Amino acid sequence: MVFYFKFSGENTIPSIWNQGIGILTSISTTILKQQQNVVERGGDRKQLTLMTIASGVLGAYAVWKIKRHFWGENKKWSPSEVKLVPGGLPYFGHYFELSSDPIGFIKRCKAENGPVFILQINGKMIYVLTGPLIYEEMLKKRKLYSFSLGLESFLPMRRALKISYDHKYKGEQLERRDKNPVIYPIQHNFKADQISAFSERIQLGLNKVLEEQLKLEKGEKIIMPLWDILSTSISQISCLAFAGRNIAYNQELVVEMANFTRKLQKIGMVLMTFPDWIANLIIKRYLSVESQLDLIMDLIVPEMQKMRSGEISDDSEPTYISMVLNLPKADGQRRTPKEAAFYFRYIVMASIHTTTQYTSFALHELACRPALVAALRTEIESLDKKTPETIGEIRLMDSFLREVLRFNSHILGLHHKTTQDALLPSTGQIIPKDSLVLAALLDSHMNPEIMTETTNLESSTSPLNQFDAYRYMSAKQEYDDSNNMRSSTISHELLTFGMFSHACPGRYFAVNEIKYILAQFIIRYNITTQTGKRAEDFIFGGMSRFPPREPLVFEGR
Ligand code: HEM
Repeated sequence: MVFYFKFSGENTIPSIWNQGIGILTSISTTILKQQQNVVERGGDRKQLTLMTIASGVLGAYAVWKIKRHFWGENKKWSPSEVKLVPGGLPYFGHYFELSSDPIGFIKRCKAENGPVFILQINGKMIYVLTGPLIYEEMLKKRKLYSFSLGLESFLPMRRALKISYDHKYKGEQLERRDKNPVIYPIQHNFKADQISAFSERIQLGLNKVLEEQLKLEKGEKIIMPLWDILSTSISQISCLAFAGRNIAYNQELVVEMANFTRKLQKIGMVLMTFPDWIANLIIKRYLSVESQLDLIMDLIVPEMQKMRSGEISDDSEPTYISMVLNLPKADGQRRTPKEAAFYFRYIVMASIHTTTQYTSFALHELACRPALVAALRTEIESLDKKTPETIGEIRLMDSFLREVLRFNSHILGLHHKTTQDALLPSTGQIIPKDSLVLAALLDSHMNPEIMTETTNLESSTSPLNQFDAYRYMSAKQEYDDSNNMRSSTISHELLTFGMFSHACPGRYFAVNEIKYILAQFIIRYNITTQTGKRAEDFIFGGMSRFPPREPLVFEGR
């Protein structure tokens, strides 16, 4: 038996690690075989003892070699550490540099520090991953990088809930083997070919809000911000699709659910800006979400009780609340209506704000492009029936929406937190446990070296740093073709919905809904900016990008 190993200075960490592990594995396998031999065939016990001792010595030597290589003489971690970008102000750190020129600043950081670096923003140390590290490490290795923990640091849902509601109800404690009551129902009931089940409710919800709140005569003009009307429309649609017609027309629910996520977002901003003790005081006093949660429970629990008792038939219409109520726990038990109803808050949070955000970006892109609006209008008006299904198939609409999702992505997004020390094999660096890790999304979406399939498209003629609604016109469109580039297709060339098994399961619903809303706005109104130019986005913390707050001009058609 010969153990051959060699440590060279050029070895990467994983290869050295793998060698080490390989040696230890061979040692233990050999000992086990010998032991089996002794037990089964009465082999030589002396030889086994000698071999165990020799192997122990060799094993210890291998471990010592590995340790020495990684930690060096001074017992310090010797693989290169991720660099903190130099400069920055006390406390604010790189906030101002990042906010004033996000694309240029990230490019400079990359050129000077490599594909991963640390930024300091408002007192937080943030590891920034760029290019392939985003999907090959962060999005693929979910055991090392937790989205829920990362998001909690920026949009502290759990903390906000705790402060607001723990004194009333804490919700169920999930077991490890439980199917996730937020993700599972969406993953299994909101697939591309299941979306038509919600089509009628998307139309009903939007048309109701626009008829009631934005009915304009031909030529009548009004100047107003987009957010409120959009978030109310999307909240109405979400309440219909997720909670069902019996309770979705409750106006208080629609308004409060539209506000719920906004409030949570404000809480996130307060927690990012102030020390914890001041933030806690502000949240408790001014931003508590207690009344919203009360409303959810007051309306949804009795509805679920009726479902459970059979008073409302299970198959009357598919809703998220019926799905979660019928999802058994790992031990086969059913959730109580109270336990199940409490999950509704998460679905509201996952769906309303994100969808409002991208619909708003899309309308701001349209408001300064009259020729594009005219082209889309011609397509929409030529349809016999204007439903989410038919509108969803307009190629220009899909190309436009994919471009909106690419071009308007966050500067730094997909907030994750490391659950243990995370090794980056390609750079030999390590990100320590409990670090905040963000993806340089916008940089990736504008990098020709990453966006090769996009730039190779015949229709992709403009540089990636320009908005081009026609960019994806020549892309394959079929749902069953994994190489397609539809607005709902996830890939490393469109990271807005994440990637791999944890990618957004609501994306088919979201793009269908957004396209239908855009089509209705295009048919009903002429929408322009007051200056004729694309209004400025609102950048928070130098990282998150929100649609412009500038009011738009709506003219009835
Ligand atoms: C334009 C709108 C939307 C955007 C940009 C968006 C984006 C995202 C992103 C980036 C993630 C995290 C992916 C990851 O962990 O890597 C996510 C997760 C999720 N989204 Fe969406 N989303 C949108 C709309 C929706 C809608 C409408 C629903 C519900 C129908 C939804 C339900 C969810 C759920 C349940 C998760 C958790 C998935 C998991 O952890 O496995 N989203 N979404």
